Amino acid sequence: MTAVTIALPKGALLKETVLRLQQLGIDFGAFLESSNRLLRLSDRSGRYEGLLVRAQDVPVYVAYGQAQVGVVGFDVLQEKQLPVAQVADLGFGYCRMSVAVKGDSPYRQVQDLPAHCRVASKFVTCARLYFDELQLPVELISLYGSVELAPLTGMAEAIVDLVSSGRTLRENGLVEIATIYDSTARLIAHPLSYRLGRNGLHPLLQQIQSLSATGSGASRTS
Ligand SMILES: Nc1ncnc2c1ncn2[C@@H]1O[C@H](COP(=O)(O)OP(=O)(O)OP(=O)(O)O)[C@@H](O)[C@H]1O
Ligand SMILES: O=P(O)(O)OC[C@H]1O[C@H](OP(=O)(O)OP(=O)(O)O)[C@H](O)[C@@H]1O
Repeated sequence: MTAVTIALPKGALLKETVLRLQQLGIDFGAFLESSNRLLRLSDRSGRYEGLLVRAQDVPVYVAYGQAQVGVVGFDVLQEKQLPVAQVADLGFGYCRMSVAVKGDSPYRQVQDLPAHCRVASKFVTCARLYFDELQLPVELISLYGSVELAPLTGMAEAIVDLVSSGRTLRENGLVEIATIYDSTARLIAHPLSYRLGRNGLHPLLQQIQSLSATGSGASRTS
């Protein structure tokens, strides 16, 4: 039987993903160890292969069929807009995509933002869709991280970013003025592989889904 390849996201969702797969006897624990730099692993049974990829790249590997299964945040799926089958909400990794501004700014709702103001984000597609829907023209500035700095330095009036505990906003004097959507980790699959269900794919997906009801629901702590 050909191995089923699973794309695991580096970062905030990795630990919980590895722990859940371990409950099924699929052990990719080596991805959690700092003593190695392994990016590809076979589990002991040889029936599963794990790929360790950047969170943003999980739907890319799944869309191109290099992995039949992946775990990734809903936020990344919204941003990447790739053709993957969304199989289940795994219920962990809660965060929300929000619009935030400086606490001492005059803006208390999105409609207060001046037309053509600057908005910084790592999620420019999500931001574009949101402001287009509101018919509020803004200039988007694409950043790779520490997005909260943009209003503090005066580069942007607002940001669109993930909020989980709210601590990063709080400690940098920013406040949320709108929530665009809530996000949790999702189980995704390559559409054709999902339809064909070869190599025990459907039982595997069902088992991963059923863990979501009993899992620890861990998220990054503040
Ligand atoms: N503060 C957080 N608390 C809980 N989950 C989060 C938090 N931030 C992000 N997430 C979730 O975890 C996923 C991965 O986030 P993480 O910060 O590890 O990667 P990233 O910085 O977005 O990606 P990369 O490092 O590859 O650019 C996000 O897409 C989101 O679904
Ligand atoms: O509400 P909180 O629990 O404080 O979490 C929110 C922060 O976490 C994410 O950043 P990340 O740690 O991925 O760093 P980044 O700035 O490099 O994106 C996000 O972009 C926020 O900055």
